Formats: sequence, C-alpha cells, structure tokens
Amino acid sequence: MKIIKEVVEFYSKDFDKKQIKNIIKHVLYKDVFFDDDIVTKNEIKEIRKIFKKLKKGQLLEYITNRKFFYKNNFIVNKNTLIPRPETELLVEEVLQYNLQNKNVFDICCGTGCIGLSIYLENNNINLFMSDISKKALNVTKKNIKLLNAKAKVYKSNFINFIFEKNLKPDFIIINPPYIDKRDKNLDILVKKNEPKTALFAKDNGLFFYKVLYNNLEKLFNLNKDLIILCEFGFEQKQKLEGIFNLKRVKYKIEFKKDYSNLWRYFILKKV
Ligand SMILES: C[S@@+](CC[C@H](N)C(=O)[O-])C[C@H]1O[C@@H](n2cnc3c(N)ncnc32)[C@H](O)[C@@H]1O
Repeated sequence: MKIIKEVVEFYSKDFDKKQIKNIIKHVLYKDVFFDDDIVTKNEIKEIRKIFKKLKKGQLLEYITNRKFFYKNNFIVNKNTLIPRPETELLVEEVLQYNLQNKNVFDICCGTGCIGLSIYLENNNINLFMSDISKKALNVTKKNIKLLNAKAKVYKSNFINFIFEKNLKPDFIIINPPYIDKRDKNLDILVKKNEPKTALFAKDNGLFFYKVLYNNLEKLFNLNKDLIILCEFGFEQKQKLEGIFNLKRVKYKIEFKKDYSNLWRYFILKKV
C-alpha cells in the first residue's frame, strides 16, 4: 500500500501532476481524494499498467474504456470519438426547450453521449440516434443499455434515414466530423488514436454542413418548427455564414461560443 502523495511523486518525472491525479481518480472511481488517502497494491498495479500504455502514446479514455460526459460515464473504444466537454453545451442548449414527447435526433452519434444525456434528463422524449459506423453503433447500443435508456438506432449516411424512414424530427443535434485532413494543428495523439471517420470531413471539413444546407428545405417541409443544433470547428464560423447564406433570411442561424470563448455551435430555425 502507498499514500496518494507517494504515487504522484513517483510518476511526476514523466507526467504532469494533473494528469497523474486524473488517472488515480479513474482507478479509484473517486471524484475527490486527499494526498494521504491509501492506494492498495492492486490499485497501484492498475495505475502502473495505465502509465505504461500512456507512455506508448495511447489515450487514457481508450485504456480505461470510459469517459465522463455531462452527468454520466460513457463506454468508449477506439471506434468512437472520445466525447469532448465543449459538446456538453449542445446538451445544455437543447435542455432549455420543452422536450416533452418530442422527437430528438442525435446524428453522427458515436458513443451516443449527446442524445443519451438529453434522454436522461427527459425520459419522455423519443430518441433517435444514427451513425455510419457499425462499430460505433455497437458502442451506442452498449451505452443505451448501461444507462437504462430507450432509443431507436439507425446505421445511416448522415441524415438520409430521416427521409428514407419518413421520420419527423423536432430537434436535430449534430456533432459531425469537421476537421480538414490537412490541418497541421491537430493534436498528434488525437490523430494517432481517434477514428479517422469521426474526425475528418471533405471540403476543408465543411462537407456535412453543405449537405445539411442543401437539405434544409426538405427538412423544414417535414416540420416547420424543427430546431437544428450543430457543432463546428472554432475557425469555421465565417465559412459557415457563407454556406448558410444569411442574406436570404429564410432561416435564422445563431452562433454560440464555448467555455474557451471560441465559436463552437449554431442553432438553426425557420424564420
Ligand atoms: C465528431 S464524431 C461525434 C461523436 C459524438 N456525437 C460525440 O459528440 O462525441 C462524428 C461521428 O460521425 C460519424 N460519421 C462519420 N461520417 C458519417 C456519415 N457520413 N454519416 C453518419 N455518421 C458519420 C463517425 O462515425 C463519428 O461517430
């Protein structure tokens, strides 16, 4: 047995203290601990294993197969994006509406973190989740089970299933892939570990926004009161304003910032 302070000091040669404490939290299943708390032999073994894998360039969430998002732990694996804290803003935004009996769609759902977080606050919604990746959808299904939720799951290329299955969405929430393949600023560990289908999009990362724009008429024909929320890359706002061609004033688009004061998502409605 050791006390936490000793464990932190041991690893502080190679890792920063915040990261070490994060790993200890993961292993101990604790949000808060104190320097003189005890770590058992087995827990030390577990912590050592994690550091070995981190040194090889793996990401903590893929080692532990879980990530905390909004209010819950979600299963993740190498076939899903690791949910990001800024995406929680989409959840918070949707939760401001009256969602009773509404059809809520989480498109490009990955782990299902967006849709399931909304459902867990409002289990009277009808939740629909979709992704193109069968392997990602296997994780979505595991999270539905883990969190005791109910949802319909579709393997679909973007929004196609909505039209194919004659569905009528009230809310569509999308965190699509939006990184340009040539982006030089992308974190090397993200590039090495996270699924390419979850990260990259054609047309300088703008592909899915263009498809969405081209289908707006059809979507609002299904439901004129539809509300669409969509995450985007912090440098894409200007380009999105171009794509959604605000001068036509047919749709109202409102851009919002994230915790770091960077443009991060938009809300789109029919005027
Ligand atoms: C940025 S991740 C978002 C995952 C999750 N919603 C989140 O916020 O953590 C994008 C997701 O889109 C999926 N995807 C990529 N191309 C797609 C397509 N053409 N149609 C549907 N989903 C797609 C990927 O498999 C991935 O799960």
